[in-house]
This record gives sequence, C-alpha cells and structure tokens, in this order.
Amino acid sequence: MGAPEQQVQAAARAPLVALLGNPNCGKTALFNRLTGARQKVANYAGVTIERKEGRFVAPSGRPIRVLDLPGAYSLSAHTPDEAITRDVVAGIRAGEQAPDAVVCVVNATNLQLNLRLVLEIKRLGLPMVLALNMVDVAHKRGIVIDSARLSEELGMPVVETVAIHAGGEAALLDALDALPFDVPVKPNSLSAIDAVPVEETQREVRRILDATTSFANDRGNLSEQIDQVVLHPMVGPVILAALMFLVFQAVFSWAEAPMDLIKGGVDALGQWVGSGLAEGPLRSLIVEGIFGGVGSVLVFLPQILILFFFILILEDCGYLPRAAFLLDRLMGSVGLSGRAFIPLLSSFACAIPGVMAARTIQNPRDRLVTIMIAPLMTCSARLPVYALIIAAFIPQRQVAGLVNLQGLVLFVLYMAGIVSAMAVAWVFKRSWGARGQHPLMLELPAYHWPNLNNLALGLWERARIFLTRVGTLILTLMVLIWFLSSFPGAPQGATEPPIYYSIAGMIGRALAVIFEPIGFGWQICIALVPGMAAREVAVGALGTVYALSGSGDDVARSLAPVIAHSWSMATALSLLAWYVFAPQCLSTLSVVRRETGSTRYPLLMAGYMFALAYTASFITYHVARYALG
Ligand SMILES: Nc1nc2c(ncn2[C@@H]2O[C@H](COP(=O)(O)OP(=O)(O)OP(=O)(O)O)[C@@H](O)[C@H]2O)c(=O)[nH]1
Ligand SMILES: [Mg+2]
Repeated sequence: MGAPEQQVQAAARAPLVALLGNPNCGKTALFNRLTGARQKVANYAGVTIERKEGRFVAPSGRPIRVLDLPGAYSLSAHTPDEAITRDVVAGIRAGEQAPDAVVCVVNATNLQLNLRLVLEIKRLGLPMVLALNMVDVAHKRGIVIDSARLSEELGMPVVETVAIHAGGEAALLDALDALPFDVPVKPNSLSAIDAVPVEETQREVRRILDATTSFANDRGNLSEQIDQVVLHPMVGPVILAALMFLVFQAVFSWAEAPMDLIKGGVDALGQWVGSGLAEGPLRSLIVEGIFGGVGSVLVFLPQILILFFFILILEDCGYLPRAAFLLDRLMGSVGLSGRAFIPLLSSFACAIPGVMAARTIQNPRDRLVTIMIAPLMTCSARLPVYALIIAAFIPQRQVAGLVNLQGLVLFVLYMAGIVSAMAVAWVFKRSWGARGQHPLMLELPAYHWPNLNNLALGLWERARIFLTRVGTLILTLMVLIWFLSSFPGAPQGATEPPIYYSIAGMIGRALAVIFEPIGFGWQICIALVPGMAAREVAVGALGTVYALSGSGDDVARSLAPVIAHSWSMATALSLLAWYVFAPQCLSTLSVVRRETGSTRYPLLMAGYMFALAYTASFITYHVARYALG
C-alpha cells in the first residue's frame, strides 16, 4: 500500500470529536487553534451556523477529526442552527456518523448558564471532556473554579483553555489523547435528555456551582458599567447613530489616498503594456477591456476594506448584540424581531451570509421576512457603483464645516436601503398575518478589546474574496463584454462609434426601450445585464463601454469625469435608486431558494425588488428632471 493510501485509511479511522457549547463560548476560536483553520470568530451569539470539519494530530501522533458546530443553549433545538447541532451529536443527521467523543466548551465566566447544556449532553452517554474556556477572563474577574472538584462532580476530565492564546489548547490536547477511543460507544437517543425535568437540571447546576466556584474579589463587572451608557434609552441610540455616521465619513475621507495610488498604478501599467502593443484588437482587449474594465473595479478595494475595518471591530468588541437590543423596539414596530439585526447586518457584506444567518431566528415567519428583506441591505458589491456615481456627480466638499458631502450621500443611500427594508417587512408581516411579538432573548457578551490578529485575518479574508472575484468572475465577464462590444465592427459610413453597432450595442438599444422612461440610455443598459452576475461588473462594463465609445485613449483613464460629462444628474440619481432596490444578483436568489426550500420565495423576491426599483427610479428621474430644470 502506498503512503497516501495509508494516510487516507488512517484518516477514515481517525476518531471524530465534536465541539459543543453555548453560543459565543469560544468553540470556533478553539477549533481554529486545534486545526489551524480560519473560521470566523466574533463576539456575539450565532456566528457559526453550519458544521465545519477539520483535523489535527494529537501529541501521541494520533490523527483526530474535529467538528465545529453552531452554539446551542440546549439540545431541545429552538432554531434551525441549533437543530443542526442536535442532529449531528445524536448521529441522526443524514450521511453523518455520531461523534466518538464530545468536547463541551464552556465560558468559565458564565458557568451558571453553560452547565445546563453540559448536563444534557452527558445523558447522551458519549465520552466527554469539559473545556473551561476563557479562564483568562475568569481569573481577571476574580472567579475561582476548583476544576478538580468540578471534574469529580461531572464525572469527566476538566481542562482549562484560553482559545485566543497560542498554546492555550495544550491541556485539551492531552485530555483528548487520554480518551478511550478504541471502545466503541453508541449514543443514547435524544429522549434520554428530556427524561429529566428542566427544574431538576437547574437545581443540579446550582449545587455544582456552589461546590466548585467562588468569587475571590469581584471587582464589579466593567461591561455592566459600560452598558449603563451604551444601552441608555436616550444616549444609546445617539451613540449608535454617531458610530454609523462616522463609518461612512471614513469610507470616503480615508480612502482617497490609497485609491489614487491604485488608480495611478493600474493606469501606469496599462499605458506601459499598451505602448508595447501594436494598434489592433489585442491592444484594445488589454487596454480597454482589461485595464479599463477590471481596473475601474479594483480601485474600490480601499473603500471596502475601510467599511469592513469598522464592521469587524464592532463585531469583535461585543457591540453588535447591544445594537440589536437598541433597535429591537424600532424593528418590533414593523413586526421584525431584534434577532433579525445580525442577519441584516451581515447582509452589508453580502446578502448570502445574511440570508443564511437567518437560521438563528426561531419563528419561521420572522425568519422568512428577514430573508426576504436581506438583499435590500447595501451589500459591498454595490459600494463601487455608488462610489463611482457619487464621485462623478457629488462635489467633494464639506457641509457645515465638518461633514463630507460625498460621505453624507453614501449614508443616505444606505439609509434608503434600511428604511425600505423596514417598510417591506411591515407589508410582508401584514399580508402573511401578523402575530404577537416575541420577546428578544439575546445574550450580551462581555466587551473586550478587538483582537488584532482577528482583525488582520478578517481584512485579509475580505481582500482575498474581493481580489478573487475581480480576478475570476469579473475578469471573465469583462473579456466577454469587450468581445460583445467590439464585434461586429462599424458598417461603412457609420456615424456612431463602433460599439453602437456591436452585439452588446444591439442588446443595449433593445433594452433601452424599457429603460428609457427611467433615464437609462443604451450604454447603461449594456452594463446592467452583466451586473446580474456581479453588481460591481456594471462599473467595469461602463469603463469598457465608454472607453470603446470615446475617440481617444484619454477616456479609458478615468471613468468618473466621462460619466459626469455624458449623463444628466437625473440619470445618475435614477441609477442610484435602481441599485438600491434592483435584485441584481443571481446567487442571492439561488441561496434563498436553498434556504427556504421553495422557488416561490426567490421569485417573489425578484418580483417585488424589480417593481420597487423601477418605480423608485421612475419617480427619482422625473422629480429630478423637474426640480433641476
Ligand atoms: N479572552 C478570551 N476570549 C476568547 C477566548 N475564546 C474565545 N474568545 C473570544 O470570544 C468570542 C467568541 O468566540 P467564538 O469562537 O466565535 O465563539 P463560538 O463559541 O464559536 O460562537 P458561536 O459560533 O456564535 O456559537 C470571540 O470574540 C473570541 O475572540 C478565550 O479563551 N479568552
Ligand atoms: Mg463559532
């Protein structure tokens, strides 16, 4: 047998260990530490919503497979993500073997809440290890846990871990090595868990706590003191609004220098490559198609990273659930639960993780409404489109001495998405039959300083996603667009630029019949079609279209002045309105189909969003024309 085959066989035999615990206790941080993976870690409940498998080699040399699972408060699964966890541990998920052992991860500063799940899982009868995670925080707060006694009480090994420090998993590795994996065990059925009444479990938790933990010097909880201000009914919302506002200001004010740098680099490279090529189709493909198109998307990297810099910090320090708490009443007024906040916030990155994060919502109807409005949140693919039009039409100046006007317009666009999402939620709730409000049950994690490593990894991850998209999907589409825009060439005696007679030109002119009433000429229509595959492509497509429409090389350099020159303000505003609402993203629709298990909802979504987009653009265009003369 060859070595690789041996490895495959050994891997198949490797025991499977599941990481289980309450939300936000550090399971994923521990998983990353054990396996070297880079799964998302953040300071709020419900970050992990799918099972993830990894592997590592224990100190004894034995390979072990490990599963990271969504957090759960109890195995009686109230939400779709908790159900995944329950089914995986009980071995009843299709195509999945039951784990050979369980590592119960608990937050050492909150055993009172965490131990209930530990006692429940114990009834499954699987070999277990308890990982007392976050002991660093517990020590700081003066919480003393007698782990030997705890181990005795629970009847399982107890180890201390600090998942965010290198080496913080050492004790767990040793404990896993000592587990008797050779003895096969069959887990008890889930009914074993419900055999004991909840009250009895709670009493047992109390008893164990009294016997094992004490507070040496409780210095008062700093998080609670911060919350007195942050969650204050008057001050809280002001802080939230100020934070959001700051973010959009920064997106424009900080990005200028790095954007100029990238733009300069792309231009110089394009010129250098172009000067080495003879005039002809190849040169046109490279200069207009690739540098003009892909380059115009690439310059938005700094703005995307600045936006994520803030989102990642807010996620990691523990502010997000507070914002959900502050907005619960507002969201309740349109029939959404505060739980919808985090899925909706995730949609600012991309609607797809947002739609998936709706799994953490218990009520099926609330979950569906949240999914339906998630694509109205401004995803990062819209940012280049917004930024391009804003840069072209909105002057770069200060309002009232300190507010950047371009940042202000961007803020308004984001708000337009949010406000209309709330309105749509209200309509859906009404028409699907409004039900009583569910109280918001949300754990407020302790604040901590954002972890710089996490932040750097998160930013790198975002940059990687963006660059991969630019290098693959967007590049391919740009080449395709260039091709469709260049052939067939102009006929004899043509009066328009050649692109007008090309295949793309014909498609654009046909579509213009529909879009003329909202102010879009054929050039914009050409850009809308590939924009369905990836919104940012619209920017690149405009780059190519105008580069090919122009007479000289100068247009390929900079898109913003060209559109500022060719479009009216009314057209620009109308296109912005279109991008706030239009369902310009096929992958979102397909994920909605998967998550709802029905084609009805993606169709409904596409339908209502198109209708909204057309109406909004129509009104914007005509009002702007009237108002601006
Ligand atoms: N101080 C400290 N922080 C930790 C430790 N382990 C995790 N954290 C932090 O706790 C937060 C939650 O960590 P995650 O790994 O995302 O928690 P999780 O259990 O996977 O959460 P869900 O996926 O939402 O169930 C993050 O902000 C981590 O940086 C630890 O041992 N000490
Ligand atoms: Mg997790």
